[in-house]
Formats: sequence, structure tokens, C-alpha cells
Amino acid sequence: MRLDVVTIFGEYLQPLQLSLIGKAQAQGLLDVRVRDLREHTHDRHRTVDDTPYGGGAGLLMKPEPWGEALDAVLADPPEDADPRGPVLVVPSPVGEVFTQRAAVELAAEPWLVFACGRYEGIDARVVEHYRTRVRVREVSLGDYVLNGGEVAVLAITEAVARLLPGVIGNAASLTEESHAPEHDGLLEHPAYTKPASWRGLDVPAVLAGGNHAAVERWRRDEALRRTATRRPDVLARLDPERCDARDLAV
Ligand SMILES: N#Cc1c(-c2ccc3ccn(Cc4cccnc4)c3c2)n[nH]c1N
Repeated sequence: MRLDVVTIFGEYLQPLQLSLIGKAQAQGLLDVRVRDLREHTHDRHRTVDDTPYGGGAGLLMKPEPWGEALDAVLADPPEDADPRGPVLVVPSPVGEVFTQRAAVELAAEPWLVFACGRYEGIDARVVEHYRTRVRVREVSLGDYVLNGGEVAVLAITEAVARLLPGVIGNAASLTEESHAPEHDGLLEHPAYTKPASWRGLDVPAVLAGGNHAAVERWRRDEALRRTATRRPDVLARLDPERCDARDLAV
């Protein structure tokens, strides 16, 4: 997978050189290219922002540098690019909330381009223009306000890259995680390791009993219980077709 990131704060993306994502790049599973938006300015001050039409607090990012930068990215596609081009992912407080389902969808793409805004965001014409050329997804990490898109790119890149074959050593674990489609999107059950007793707290006996059917039942019950108390919105999306009578009794 090729990832292009356009930003004025390239150093924010340094963590992508670490750990599993860094290893995936070394293995050739991921090709991350960070482009400095300021390379696409032509004034002495390398200006990327200006005041908003109609007034209002703060500054907006000018469309011209974005147009030049994104055109340069699109002019250099990877060999395995989709005929429709990349998905342009634009982190934004007004975007669709990013979910595991979106991570799975993006992980199926050979090429993602991220546009990291700063200030009060990017001139709206940039997204409008590129919607006519590529698939655009404006995404939000959640209902709180960050100072820019770089943190979202780190989160989205990690969520997507870990789904790529070969990035996570034990791919089977991906299907047992919270929000995994194979897990009906439920939150994960509580997990325990040795010792069997710690500070007076014991591991649930069923988990050490060797009865795998009982363990699976306990785990499903705990996942349903956790989801019902912490994320009733997720439980509401549970497909009744995938529930048995015991599920509904929890
Ligand atoms: N993803 C995501 C986000 C962002 C986010 C993403 C990109 C930018 C570019 C600028 N700002 C600051 C800003 C401040 C106020 C109004 N509009 C924009 C961004 C915030 N905030 N919260 C999220 N979940």
C-alpha cells in the first residue's frame, strides 16, 4: 500500500517510522511518502493561510498550494493504483466518524492520500474540486476538536496498516478484537494472564477449567454485557440473525 501525506508538519508523522508500521515499510508492505505543503508556495514567506471570506476568527488554508501539491501527488501514481485513483482522506471535525469498518474499507485500497489541514481547516473548494477527480472521504476521529489532521493520520494509518497481510504477526488475533466485523463489532471480553490470583483478585474459574465451549460462552456473554453497558449504540447495530437465545438473555 502506498500512503501519501501532505502536511506543513512532516515531523508529526515521524512515529510512522517506528514499531510495526516502520517494520512494514522496511518489508515493503507500506510505502509512506510525506510531502511538505510549503514546497508548493511561491512567495517569500511560503504562505499557506489567509483570512476567511465573510469574516470570523482564525485563518484558513489557501487552495492554491493544496491544488499544486495534490496534483503533484496524483501525477505520480503507484503501479498498482486503482483505475479510479486513490482515496483522498481528509481529516476534519466535520467528517464521518472513523470506525473499524472504514479501516477495513481503506485497507483494501492500494493507494491512500491524506490531506492534513491546520489552522481552521482547508478552503472548501479543495475537497469540492478533488471530488470530481478522485474518491474523497472526510473523516473525524470523534466529537472533539484537534489542532490539525496529523494526529488523525497517525491513528488512521495504524488502524489500516495493521489490517494488511504480514503486518501483524498473528493475523488470527485481528478477528477477536473489539469492533472486528467477525466479532459482530462487539467490545472485547475481559482478558487475563498469569498469575491465577493477584492482590486477592482471581481469574474467572471458567477460563482455567479447560471447557472450551464454556469459555466461548463466557467470553460472548462478557462481550455482550460490556457492549450493552458501555456502547449501547454498537449493540443496537447487532444483527439479530447472528444472535442465539443465550445472547438475547444477557
Ligand atoms: N480528524 C479529525 C479531527 C479534527 C481536525 C482535523 C483536521 C483539522 C485541520 C484543522 N483543524 C483545526 C480546526 C479547529 C476548529 C475547526 N476546524 C478545524 C483540524 C481538526 N478535530 N477533531 C477531530 N476528530
